[in-house]
Amino acid sequence: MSASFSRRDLLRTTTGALALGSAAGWHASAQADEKRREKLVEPDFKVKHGRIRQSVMGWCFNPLPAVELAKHCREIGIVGIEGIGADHYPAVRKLGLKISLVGSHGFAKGPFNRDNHEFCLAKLRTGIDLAVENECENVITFTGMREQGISDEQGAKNCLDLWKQVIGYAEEKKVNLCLEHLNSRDGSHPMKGHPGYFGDDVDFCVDLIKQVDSPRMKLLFDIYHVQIMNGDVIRRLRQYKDVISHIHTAGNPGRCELDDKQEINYPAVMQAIIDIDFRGFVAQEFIPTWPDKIEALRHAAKVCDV
Ligand SMILES: O=C(O)C(=O)CO
Repeated sequence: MSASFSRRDLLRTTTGALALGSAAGWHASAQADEKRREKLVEPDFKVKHGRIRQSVMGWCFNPLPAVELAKHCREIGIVGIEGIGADHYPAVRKLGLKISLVGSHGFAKGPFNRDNHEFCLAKLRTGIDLAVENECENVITFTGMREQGISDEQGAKNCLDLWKQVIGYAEEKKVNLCLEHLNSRDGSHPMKGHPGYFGDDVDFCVDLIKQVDSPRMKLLFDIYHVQIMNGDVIRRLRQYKDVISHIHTAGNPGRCELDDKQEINYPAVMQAIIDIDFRGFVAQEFIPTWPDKIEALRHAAKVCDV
């Protein structure tokens, strides 16, 4: 047997063994994950306490049609839905769900740049009208991204100018504008984080909200984003209770299920939300990784039903 032949032979054998080994490793970890999930889920769970008014963010469950998602929500006891096309509002409302939040201009093209003001204003006004029509109290707004050539000071002023232009209309219609704080740290996935987002410090967002000086200018407290950027979630919930009008969830890291692989103690956070007498919606906004996305939603509903 030549030396080169035996080397090739050895290489083939080793590669084969490694491939087999890693396939076996993957299989073992998939099995372990399945066992973990089996322990976590309660297949027939339905919301019992309802002290947290739970909602769900539709985009996380794409491509599941909104009405299908709404039917699962109704069955689980989740009472609100958001992040779905407005054309689905009548059908999901007919199923008994509330629209918990109406969209507007999105996080990328925001008031940080004055060139976006006309666009944002139109989207916010349309959002407010849609909210009134659908008995929803909240319309989302964002700061938008930092941009070269616009200082933070100027960007903050631009945001305030835009919100001050529209807040009178929100007051008249009795709708809240909720500013969402987002994390700018996770750049691994377009929806796990938003590098470059201006409003990435929740304390600063609250400062902006206070400068608008209206009872209708509020904060969307996204527990996942706050955990990443500022932390100290329960203390901040208490500190900002008067300006919070909507809440989002997700496990960190990874914007995943609210399971035992992530770091936020959701039952304690939910208890804190009850303790501050928060009456709005807490929407599940995690990106499911479990094979059965509805099982993941049911599990999250259980974790939050304290
Ligand atoms: O990333 C989020 O939480 C958003 O809502 C962006 O739309």
